[in-house]
Amino acid sequence: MFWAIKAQALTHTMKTYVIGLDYGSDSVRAVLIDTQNGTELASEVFWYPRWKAQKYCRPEINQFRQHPLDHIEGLEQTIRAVMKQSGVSPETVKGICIDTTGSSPMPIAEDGTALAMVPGFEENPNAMMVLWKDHTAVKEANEINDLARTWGGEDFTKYEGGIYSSEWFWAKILHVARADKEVVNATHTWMEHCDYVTYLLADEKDLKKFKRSRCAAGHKAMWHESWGGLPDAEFLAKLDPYLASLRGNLYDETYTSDEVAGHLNEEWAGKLGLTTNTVIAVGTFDAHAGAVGAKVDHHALVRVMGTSTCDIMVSSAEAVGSKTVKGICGQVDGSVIPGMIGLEAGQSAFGDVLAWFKDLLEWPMDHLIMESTVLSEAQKQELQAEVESKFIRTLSEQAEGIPLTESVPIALDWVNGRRTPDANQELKSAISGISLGTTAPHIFKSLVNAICFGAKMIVDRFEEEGVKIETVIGIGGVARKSPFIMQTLANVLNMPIKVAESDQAPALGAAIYAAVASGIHKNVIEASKIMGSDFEAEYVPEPSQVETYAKLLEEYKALGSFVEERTNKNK
Ligand SMILES: Nc1ncnc2c1ncn2[C@@H]1O[C@H](COP(=O)(O)OP(=O)(O)O)[C@@H](O)[C@H]1O
Ligand SMILES: O=C(CO)[C@@H](O)[C@@H](O)COP(=O)(O)O
Repeated sequence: MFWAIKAQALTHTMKTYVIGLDYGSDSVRAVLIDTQNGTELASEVFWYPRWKAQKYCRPEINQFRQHPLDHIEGLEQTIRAVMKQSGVSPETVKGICIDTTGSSPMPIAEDGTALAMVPGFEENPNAMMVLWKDHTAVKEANEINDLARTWGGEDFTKYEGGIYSSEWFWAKILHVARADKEVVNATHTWMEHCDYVTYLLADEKDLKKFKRSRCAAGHKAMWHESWGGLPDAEFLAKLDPYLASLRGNLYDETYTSDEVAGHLNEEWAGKLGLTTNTVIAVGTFDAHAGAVGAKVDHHALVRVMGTSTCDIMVSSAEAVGSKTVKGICGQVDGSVIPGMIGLEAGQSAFGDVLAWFKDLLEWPMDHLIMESTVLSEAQKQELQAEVESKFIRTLSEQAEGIPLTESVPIALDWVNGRRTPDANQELKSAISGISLGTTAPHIFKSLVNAICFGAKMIVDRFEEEGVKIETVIGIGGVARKSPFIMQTLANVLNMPIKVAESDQAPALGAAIYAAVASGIHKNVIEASKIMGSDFEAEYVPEPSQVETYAKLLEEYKALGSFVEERTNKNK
């Protein structure tokens, strides 16, 4: 009796942990979090080796594919590492939740194996995960849009901002289906990346019963309760009979990430050194998990600022009502917080705009200096490391020093098309106002202005559509690394911006979902208050700059209209 009571008391005080796994564009990170206060005990990052070598990618045609082996190796290495670093015992790890980029769908064989792991398909890019930023399906997205508006039935794009994007599920599948019959013949179903990794870990192996992500389905696959789930087979058949037949092998129901997808299966429990009692939560997208990690609340816009941006808001179902917000990436019941509508917008390139410019400027380094015979290999490596470490920092410092009164070119942020407002992935960037006096820091400043103006267009669209924004929260690499960009953004938006302290807000958000799915916290809002990230900085608008930026914004809009008109004319 005494022992029983003691054991019960011990379980009550026993510390419990959860793991959040965040699959970004280039790497995956795991965090191991204390469920009682959100403290991060350990974290580990794994860079995808095949992706780093750009295998299976063809940037010249916007083809970006990832091999699932990159993800599988990362899964094992990061989780094993956080277990080792933290030293916690396996039975105290109560839950795991996976977030990934999206829409990043991949073909799956009948036995649940990713097709790229099936003999004969290991080197075929069409059998791999089609990364969110792959824009090979522009033509197919246009077809979907045309059909949705003209077929006489429901407009299935209506909860996805009214425009279907080439970054999304059906357009990508349609593209691959037309490009590679061998792949579709060997494919049983398609899964979003967040569902695939969850499926890999969970003990539910029946593909039909497996719980798919509401977030992925609602934002990218036109799933909506009002029309009974995925778009009608009749609609899909008009695009391609393959899509209509595939529909039967996809899913009817979808689930929010506070729900249990299963328990950790024996195979992966063995690989990770965990027990089969660990709960696996339903998967989700990185940005939505990031919003939870940053304590998203009513009227707060959480901007995940990295390679691209995702702009996330939540609103009560009553406030949104039957209204559909035009030109965004969707409004989905429960995509962020169960029971509330999650709204998503974003820019297809944010940090990537600056990364493009950096790559451009590095051409002489890569092709002349690195191939020169004057320097030794060791000197070249040293030089390259020094340049790399100073590059963006020095450009930022010099660009920041250029007064706004000095003529700075006007640029567009559309190097990877425009995600929102009003998706158009065919748009390209342009820079105007270049003179002999224009230096690299001038162009860098114009690009920073451009990414901030792109953000302003999104904020304005939300407000025009009646979605009130009271606070802006920044998370992600750029938010934490670039005070210059954050100050420019505060000036352009004319709004204060808080930056979340956590380096890993999406992974932390995933851990929060895991804590709810495993029954440790009652709901996501409560868990987010207890475990979510605090803020480390706040940028406030500088009144002396706000008006000048407002004038420059008009020039950005004029250049944008000109480029868009020409793009549409040349279609
Ligand atoms: N100091 C910096 N200033 C501006 N941009 C930066 C800086 N450091 C990194 N970046 C940009 O941040 C992006 C990576 O963001 P990050 O959040 O780390 O990754 P991901 O988007 O893959 O999750 C890259 O596009 C890179 O160009
Ligand atoms: O579009 C979404 C989610 O809907 C993101 O996964 C996508 O922008 C990729 O995000 P990152 O730029 O890699 O942080």
